[in-house]
Amino acid sequence: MAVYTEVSDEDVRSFVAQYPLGEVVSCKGIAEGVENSNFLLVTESGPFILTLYEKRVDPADLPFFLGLMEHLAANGVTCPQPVRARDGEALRTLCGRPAVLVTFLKGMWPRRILPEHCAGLGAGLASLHLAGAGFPLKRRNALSVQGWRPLFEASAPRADEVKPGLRDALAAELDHLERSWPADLPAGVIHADLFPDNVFFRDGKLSGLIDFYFACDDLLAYDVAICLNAWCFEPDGSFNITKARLLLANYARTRPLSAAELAALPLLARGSAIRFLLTRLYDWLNTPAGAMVRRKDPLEYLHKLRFHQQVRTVAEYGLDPASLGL
Ligand SMILES: Nc1ncnc2c1ncn2[C@@H]1O[C@H](COP(=O)(O)OP(=O)(O)O)[C@@H](O)[C@H]1O
Ligand SMILES: N[C@@H](CCOP(=O)(O)O)C(=O)O
Repeated sequence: MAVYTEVSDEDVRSFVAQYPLGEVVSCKGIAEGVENSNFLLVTESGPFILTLYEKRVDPADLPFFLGLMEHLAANGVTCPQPVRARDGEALRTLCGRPAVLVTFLKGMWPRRILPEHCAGLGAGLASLHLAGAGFPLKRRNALSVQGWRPLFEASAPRADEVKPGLRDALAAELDHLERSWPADLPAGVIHADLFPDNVFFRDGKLSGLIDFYFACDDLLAYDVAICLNAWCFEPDGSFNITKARLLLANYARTRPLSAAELAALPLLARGSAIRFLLTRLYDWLNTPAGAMVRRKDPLEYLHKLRFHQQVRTVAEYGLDPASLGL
């Protein structure tokens, strides 16, 4: 359960009193997520999500995240909307943390990923990228290639406690990525954490996206690579080429991928693997003992990294560039 900050009933009541939402009916910590403290808050006006922003969220970035959710909704993406209190402000403080109420999105994230989820995801991701165009605020990706070495150095002395040899393997991969990371691919607003638990479906169709708290400006194809990693590997570690093909082909139908983006995908997938490996490794070694959170396995992403290190062309992701007219 991701609840780092405990909130008393009295704190919740006085927080909700700032909104025109009636009395609090219930408030429960949500047993999912790892980054922020989330509560399902029911008031006389209905259900909402109360989020208290924790360690990785810089309060200075909150106007970007909240503004982006409004911009995307205005451009056809179903996502939570910040709720404004009586003074017109959405961003507030609760128990010493920045806190926001957002609307509750109906739907369920897929516990077992089917090929049709990957098809819906591909189209949804491309629509998100198109809808992000024109958003006036900017946010650099603090967890892109320049951010990986400091993160590595923070865990390096203890990395081999998790797996012998991990420190050297990460150092070598970082050297490679820093030398080869592409700079001139199409860029725009990316979600940057579009894992299955952030994508809701109803009756098999994508119904909405949540958790925009890593969103930033970066290479659009990097977001595709993040999804390849998060959606197209089976629980036994094997890569599912059918899911990858559906993801890529349905993405490209809404936003065509250039030959340069396709050629860069194996490298971008390696970068995406090391990014999640490094944050998971840091959390593995540093999560406070009492925190109600289930840490995620860093080695899952070492396995994914090893897979992409062997990939030479996008054909190994199930896509024939000729099928896209390239
Ligand atoms: N707007 C929302 N509507 C419905 N459920 C939500 C909403 N926001 C979060 N949740 C629920 O809370 C869980 C954790 O939220 P998430 O934003 O992923 O947390 P974290 O910021 O810790 O990554 C989600 O998996 C989902 O079940
Ligand atoms: N998706 C990241 C961690 C953040 O996940 P969330 O569930 O809190 O959105 C990972 O898997 O490492």
